[in-house]
Amino acid sequence: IIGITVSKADHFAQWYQEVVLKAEMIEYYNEIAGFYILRPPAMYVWNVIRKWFQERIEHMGVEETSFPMFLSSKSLEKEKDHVEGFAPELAWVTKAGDKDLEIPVAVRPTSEAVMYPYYAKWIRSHRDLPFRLNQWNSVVRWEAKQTTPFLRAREFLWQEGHTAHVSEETAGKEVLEILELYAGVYEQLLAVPVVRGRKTENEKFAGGYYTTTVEGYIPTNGRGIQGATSHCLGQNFSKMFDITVEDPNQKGQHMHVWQNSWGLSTRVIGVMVMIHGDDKGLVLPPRISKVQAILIPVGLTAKMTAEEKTAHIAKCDELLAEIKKAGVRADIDVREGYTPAWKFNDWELKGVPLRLEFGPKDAAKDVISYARRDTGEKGTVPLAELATAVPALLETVQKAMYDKADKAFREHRLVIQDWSKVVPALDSKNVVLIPHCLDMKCEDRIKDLTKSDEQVEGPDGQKAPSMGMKSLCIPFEQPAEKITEGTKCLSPECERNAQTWVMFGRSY
Ligand SMILES: O=C1CCCN[C@@H]1CCCn1cnc2ccccc2c1=O
Repeated sequence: IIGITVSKADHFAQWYQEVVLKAEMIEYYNEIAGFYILRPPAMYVWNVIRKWFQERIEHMGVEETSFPMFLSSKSLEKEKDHVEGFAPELAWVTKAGDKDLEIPVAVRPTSEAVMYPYYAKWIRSHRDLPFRLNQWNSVVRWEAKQTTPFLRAREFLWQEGHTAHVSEETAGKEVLEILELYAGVYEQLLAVPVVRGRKTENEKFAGGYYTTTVEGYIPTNGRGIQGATSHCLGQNFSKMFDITVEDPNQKGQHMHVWQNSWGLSTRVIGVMVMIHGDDKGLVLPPRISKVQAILIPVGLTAKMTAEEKTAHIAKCDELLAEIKKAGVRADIDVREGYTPAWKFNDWELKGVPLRLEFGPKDAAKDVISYARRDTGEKGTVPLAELATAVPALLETVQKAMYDKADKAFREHRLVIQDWSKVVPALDSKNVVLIPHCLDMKCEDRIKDLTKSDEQVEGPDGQKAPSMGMKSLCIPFEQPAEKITEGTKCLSPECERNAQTWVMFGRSY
């Protein structure tokens, strides 16, 4: 069989690899570990996302730029304190041809150090603010951990926005505007619900002031996954790179600008595959699917004469044209030598949201038959209603996919006020909301206290003890149960008062 050979529930890691390969989204770059080729079905999704996001940040006044992909150790020096944690991931170029480079250069893992020396040069007056640039590029991080397509690669495509502002308030407003766009990419395009929140001190970008995030949930293993981050950098980088303007409130004084940086990567595609895929393969939300509806002529039996067949196919072409005219990205599969059943499997593997079948029986009743990829539900549409019914069906599929994922996330986001319930909740594929003191060491201990010897499959497909839970975010939308003066941090070893509800979970 050409299909997926393992079940999603039993062999999630292998299932995922088979799906992205057999749906022709990915090819492994066998020359070097950790690199992947993005094939047209994947690039189509990325380009829909890119158009949607680009149009909206342009509307906000963000301009596009393109900086060099290499950075010098000198400029890396400026942000050395927080880079040290990332240093092992830096890829270096040390030679050109057979000559050693005087000064090795690093491949950008992110572009703060590349861009900010020029921000210092270009930003002179508060009239230059807000200063906003975004670039679409790829970055390299030489991961030591197990890599996997889309979710953790040594090179990935993303966008990185870098902005400068006159105040904490205007910077903070933009951080949240961008975060809401990230949530929109997930919820409106990928049919994936996300929780919006702020990262704890442990999990935030160490070089920044605070990090906001959209967090996803993978029902198959109950893990949380970071979807995208929008950071306020405060004045940390403007002090490192000396980016100042004269202070509009204090003549003759200079002030360091307030900065943000925000990024969304092709990881979003992996999240979408993991949440929506099934044992037949990919299941694509219609809004990001290159082919939204595939028309397959059926019933072309040997009994039919050549003329009848030709006439039937011509009728199919007419129907296809009408569906396309209604704005649907539709195609027809008239490949010779393949049975309808074979074709059904092939398009299901590729995740096409809607299959349309048209045979002599349908023609006799002036209907077209359909099958939804998400639920398998079958039905018919009167030919007279084709132009309205097919687009409506696709919107129904998009909403149903979102609602199903949203229900799963809501049902597996448990508010817990009794520590003994935490590990059982994690072992039942939940993420948890617990009252927490926000102390960094307390958070570290919680990770140790929640490791369980329950053997589960890791990202590499091997069985491993369940990892402990990490904080995912401090949700902006807090549970109804109030944290009062007397509420203690839930950790059994902590005496502190709880500050807020924090979402914790085993995670990617
Ligand atoms: O997330 C984003 C969004 C886009 C712009 N950059 C920020 C922060 C990146 C944090 N980061 C992440 N990996 C790194 C790896 C090596 C060196 C430095 C870094 C590093 O600074």
